[in-house]
Amino acid sequence: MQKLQLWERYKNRLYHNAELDLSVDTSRMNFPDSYLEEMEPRLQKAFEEMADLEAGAIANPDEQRMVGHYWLRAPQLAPTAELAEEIKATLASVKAFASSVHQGNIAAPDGHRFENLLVVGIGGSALGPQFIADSLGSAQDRMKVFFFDNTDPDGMDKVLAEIGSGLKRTLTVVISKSGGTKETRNGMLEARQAFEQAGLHFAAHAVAVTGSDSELDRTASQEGWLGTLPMWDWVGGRTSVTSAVGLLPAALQGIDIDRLLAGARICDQATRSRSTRDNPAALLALSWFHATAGKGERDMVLLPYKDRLLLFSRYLQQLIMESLGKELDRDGKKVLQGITVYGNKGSTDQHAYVQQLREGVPNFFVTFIEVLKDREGASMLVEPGATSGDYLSGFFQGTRSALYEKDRESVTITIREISPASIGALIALYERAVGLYASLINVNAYHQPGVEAGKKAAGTVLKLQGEILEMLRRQPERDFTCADMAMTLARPEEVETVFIILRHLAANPSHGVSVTAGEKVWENRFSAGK
Ligand SMILES: O=P(O)(O)OC[C@H]1O[C@](O)(CO)[C@@H](O)[C@@H]1O
Repeated sequence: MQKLQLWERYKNRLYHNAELDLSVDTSRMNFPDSYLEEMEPRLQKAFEEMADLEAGAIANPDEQRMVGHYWLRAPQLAPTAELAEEIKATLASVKAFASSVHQGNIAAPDGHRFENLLVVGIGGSALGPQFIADSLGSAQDRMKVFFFDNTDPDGMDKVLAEIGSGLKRTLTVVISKSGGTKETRNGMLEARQAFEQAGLHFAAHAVAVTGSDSELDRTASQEGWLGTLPMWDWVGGRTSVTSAVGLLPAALQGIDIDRLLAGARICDQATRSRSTRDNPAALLALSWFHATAGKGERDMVLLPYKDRLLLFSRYLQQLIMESLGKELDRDGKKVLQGITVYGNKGSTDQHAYVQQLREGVPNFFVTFIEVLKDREGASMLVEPGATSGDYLSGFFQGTRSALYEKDRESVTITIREISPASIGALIALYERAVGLYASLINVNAYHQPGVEAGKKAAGTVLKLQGEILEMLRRQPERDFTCADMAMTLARPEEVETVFIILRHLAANPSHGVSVTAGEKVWENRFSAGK
């Protein structure tokens, strides 16, 4: 298509929301103009389902749950007055807690204000808080934020080393909706040990965000932590960023959570429109459907031209892939659905994988995110008539057209600036797009049956490890190959798992397992004797 024709298509298709200062450009998606009309009946059904969901229908039938993340920024829409009150009360508690911490009314045991924040969580209980902390953080933050988002001991050591002696002025927020996630439990235990080793009483530094009567909830109340904020079963982990999960760390960091919620709320209003062309989430969902043939046939590459949006693709990976990546549709038919999401940031990626995007396998579509405001204040000229920010804009435009020339499609989202309101709006935009798209492809976006299998298998591995250690300790004079061990435990079929466990045990001093090299690595001999 010629440039002037594209310009006409741009004007014809551009969605712009003046209140949010947000645009969605689908002109570089090559669907015909008739496409929107063709999809209209399906989309109207998706709007209908979304309205039912917002009214409190059991939108997650497998878990018999309502799906209420939209109420978090508009409590008056919650289906009962009690829920509305709980949402408002929790928001008030978040603000009161953060303000007491900032004012020093809730202080470190040495009487000094808390200066650092250690957030312990994983998945939806970390990705949202991390995205907000990174996109909106600044040198003026009220607290410096750190994360334990894994059960990697070295990762935790690295964070603790950064905190250093600041641990005595560190507040720990442990976040887990279920309250039983092992990675988070381990992070909490490791944090507690670090505090104890520094002569500090963990409970005086800890607050929880979790479901009522969960394991974490009980621990927090038995040990007398500083407080607990609720998580509800009608908020999914990956859509929990506007609950206490995201709001408490953000408020503690000093981010204006009212503006974050307002941005999300205004975007929610816009994405409730049943006029497809006026609904930016519907336009995104339709673009995804077109690009992937409604079957995930192409990957979504997210290219924000802004360092502060670096973690957005990581956040969206969970939101989109955990929501849409489903084996069965809502009728129980095998569909193997999903959309693969990856990305980083422009123009950095220009010097990494954009080569393949332009010339290699055409199995993707791009979502560009353009941010108009370069920085606070004026910029120096890096050459006559151009700033660094002008270059960033130039590279965005250059990549968009270079890809389009080669029939690589893209959507562009433009926001004026990075602010709590625009981050709230982006989050709400994608939450709604995922919900609408899930309706279009008939999958339940709000459950995640697939993650249970890996968790169960990990439990089995840890149980087998226990048996191996017991056997090694019972016969300290003996050394075992993995085959010996599997036979001795009467689990010959588990020999590979036994080998992997033994190799890992011997690589670490905690369990006192040593190794003697065999001819082949799988013939190594392991022993608990010295
Ligand atoms: O908040 P929780 O219950 O610790 O769960 C963390 C994450 O684990 C998952 O259940 C996946 O295992 C995510 O959906 C969730 O965000």
